[in-house]
Amino acid sequence: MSTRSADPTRPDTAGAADNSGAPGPDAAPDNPLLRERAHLAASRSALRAMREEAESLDTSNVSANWVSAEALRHDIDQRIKALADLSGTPLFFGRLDYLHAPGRDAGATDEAEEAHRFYIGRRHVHDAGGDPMVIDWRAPVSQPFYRASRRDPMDVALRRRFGYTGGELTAYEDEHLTDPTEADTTSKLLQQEIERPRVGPMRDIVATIQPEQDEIVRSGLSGTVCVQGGPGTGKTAVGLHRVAFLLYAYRERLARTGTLVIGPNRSFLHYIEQVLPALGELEVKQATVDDLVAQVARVEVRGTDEAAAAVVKGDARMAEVLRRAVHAHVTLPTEPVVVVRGSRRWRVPAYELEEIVRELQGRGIRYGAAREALPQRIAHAVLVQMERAGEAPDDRVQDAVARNTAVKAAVKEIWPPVDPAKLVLRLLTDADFLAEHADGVLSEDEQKTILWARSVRSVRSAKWSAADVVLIDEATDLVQRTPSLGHVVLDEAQDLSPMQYRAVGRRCTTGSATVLGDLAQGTTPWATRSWEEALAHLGKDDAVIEELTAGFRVPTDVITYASRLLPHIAPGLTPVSSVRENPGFFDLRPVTEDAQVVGACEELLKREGSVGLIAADARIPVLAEALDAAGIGHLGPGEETTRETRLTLVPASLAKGLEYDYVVLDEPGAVVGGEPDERTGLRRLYVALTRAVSGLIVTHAAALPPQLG
Ligand SMILES: Nc1ncnc2c1ncn2[C@@H]1O[C@H](COP(=O)(O)OP(=O)(O)OP(=O)(O)O)[C@@H](O)[C@H]1O
Repeated sequence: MSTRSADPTRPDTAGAADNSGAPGPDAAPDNPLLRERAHLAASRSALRAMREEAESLDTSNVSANWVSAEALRHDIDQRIKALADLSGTPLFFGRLDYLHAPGRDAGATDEAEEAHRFYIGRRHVHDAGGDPMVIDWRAPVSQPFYRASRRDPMDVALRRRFGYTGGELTAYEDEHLTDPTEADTTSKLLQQEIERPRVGPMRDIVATIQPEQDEIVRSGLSGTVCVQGGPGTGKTAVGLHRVAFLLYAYRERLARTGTLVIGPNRSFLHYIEQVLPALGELEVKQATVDDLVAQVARVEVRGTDEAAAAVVKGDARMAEVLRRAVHAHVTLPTEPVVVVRGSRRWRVPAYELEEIVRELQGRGIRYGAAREALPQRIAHAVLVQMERAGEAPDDRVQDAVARNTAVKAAVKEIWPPVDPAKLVLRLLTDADFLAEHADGVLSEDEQKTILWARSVRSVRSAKWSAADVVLIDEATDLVQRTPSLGHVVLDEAQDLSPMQYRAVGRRCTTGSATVLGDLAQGTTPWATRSWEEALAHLGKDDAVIEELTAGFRVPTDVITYASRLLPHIAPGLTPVSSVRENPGFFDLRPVTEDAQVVGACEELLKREGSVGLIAADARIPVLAEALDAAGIGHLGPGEETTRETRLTLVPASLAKGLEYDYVVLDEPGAVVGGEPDERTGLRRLYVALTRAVSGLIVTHAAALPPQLG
């Protein structure tokens, strides 16, 4: 491999690595860097032309009606946005020169170099004649950029990576994959990209997706993939790029069915929200599980549960309790239904009604769907009698009978409407009602644990907890099917309860999912014990489970230190091995006062990049005060850093998924002690220890947890 950079006007610094490619009109023929810059400039103009064309589209005469004109306008607006030339985001980052022009017959003799050469970038750009200038990274032709190797060159003669400085193309690096004399080295540009300081929100990794990550990114829409990976192995990045890939490969289907990214909290969603737009995807919804279920239940979360209650409420057995409670509303008929029409009376006897009800129960359809079907079934029984009596009733008569007051009254009696929120309220407040449906499912103690201490008058005045709302969501789905999306990405999945997995699962029953998580980072009392179990709750038993172990975030010394906790928090998991060359730094620092913690932050703020001060939640107010006293501005997690304010004060409970260039971790013992049990505490500490990209200072006034050795 050879890297060329620096001054492109001096042919000796760039050029030797490249001997292919026709010179552009303005480029020196022997200077590859200039030629590549010329291609970049030409691609930019082509992109501008594409955008201008989209902007000039006149939709006024095209569409038949107002609604479709609006839809068309929206599509065009989105396209214009997607065609924006984002400053600071290079239009292409790589190039592939194939040995044979892809897509041609083996015997074809098209020797035009353009047919062999492809620039790989974030979006497709073509020239006025429709010929590609830049190929979308998701296109099949781009795949070897991520996967080709000397062992399997995938018909690629040259892979070139480009380096940029401040938006300028300043370097390139070549690999001649079929040249046996060329030594195999690691890419400097790749390494630089991985080591680049972090500022602002998460960014895409499209130029440097690794082969094992690419396999996950490009796996098809039909299957669910579950990724177990330690801190910083790129799970979130992979999940987001997978959505982008699926939207490219299955655009129409997913435009109809929709995609959704689920994250643990708002600050995390805020942190990742720029990635998909940067990849040209503007329409992906993002939410937390709490948001999703609250939308359906239409109640507000105003209460919290004791851990013990939340564990029982999140247990999958609650689904059975709810199923019983919903279906117990059906009462087998004991009275006939008598329909009077004109001078005649039609009588459907109780035993026949019972047959209808049992048949509907046996069909396994939703409670609400069966309820809607019942009047028509009763009407049908009446129609059969009419026909036997020599009448010739049609569909209109059947509809009229179904709407008859006697039929309606019978339906209300037999199959009454169920309000899911009211049902859950009753289960949580009426001990007898709960006992009736939880008998043999939950123990008496478990029932006591979830019953509310105080009686509540209405759904509105109830102080619903997050776990309660998931129960309402389950009950709602028993009554009426939840619409399914085409694909759901579920990040930080290890923290979900079985009932939450079910809630997510019903949002992708007819679609697929990407499940991302780390068993070692599970910090809820109901955290996932095994992915097989979680996938069963999700309804995706046939998912493929992949493991990522190469770490892109945390420097070696830090991850080695943090991994000391693994045997105590998730025995059997493979420790992450850092791919960062920059060793970073790691400092364990005994302190006696908070001012020294502030001092550590000040020290790190002298360096480039973001700084996070992570502390036990209970320590946040004191530390905020200490920072204020020292005149150091600070932000909350998820808030965007600026040049002036680069320090974020992070409660340990919100650190998951986030990263900072430098981290000061305050008082590990307090982080552990802030959790209800030791294992959860150590897991919280593991999360906090693994947020740093370039350096970590651990400050402690008290003894360090013995598990750290
Ligand atoms: N192939 C890659 N090239 C460059 N950077 C990468 C690559 N993969 C991941 N990264 C970077 O590594 C960091 C960690 O990635 P990410 O947050 O996706 O990891 P994670 O596995 O979700 O971590 P956690 O378990 O802590 O949430 C991010 O800054 C991401 O951009």
